[in-house]
Amino acid sequence: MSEERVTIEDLVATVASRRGESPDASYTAQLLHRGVRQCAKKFGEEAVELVIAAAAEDRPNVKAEAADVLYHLAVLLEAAGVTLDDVYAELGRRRAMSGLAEKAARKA
Ligand SMILES: N=c1c2ncn([C@@H]3O[C@H](COP(=O)(O)OP(=O)(O)OP(=O)(O)O)[C@@H](O)[C@H]3O)c2ncn1[C@@H]1O[C@H](COP(=O)(O)O)[C@@H](O)[C@H]1O
Repeated sequence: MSEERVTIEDLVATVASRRGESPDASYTAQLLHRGVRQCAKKFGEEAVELVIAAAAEDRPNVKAEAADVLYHLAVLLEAAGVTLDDVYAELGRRRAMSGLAEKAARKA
């Protein structure tokens, strides 16, 4: 059986659909119920696990941990009230500048 390809857009839509559901029925609803600080903590833990896998050059685990990071990023954005469009607009703004100009603008 071939598995479905899931994108960050799919994850964001699934996470949004879990808002308001019972924490007993959904892990995502449980995370959202815990609030933005706990979602941020969870994202940080998953990011550290990805860093450890990458530093160990453990490619299978880099894939698995990167998937966890994308899922927990989708949860964190939902908890923080930030949309993917907000993030894409920010990336678009940066594309208009060189990398160094963007870095200087962020420090100013
Ligand atoms: N992509 C994911 C996904 N990636 C990672 N995880 C969960 O994230 C958790 C991270 O692992 P940990 O061992 O650190 O977590 P844990 O100790 O079990 O949990 P905590 O108590 O620490 O929060 C695991 O429980 C994973 O199952 C995910 N859970 C859900 N999804 C997607 O979200 C959809 C909706 O899920 P539900 O909300 O549960 O219906 C699913 O169909 C999937 O597509």
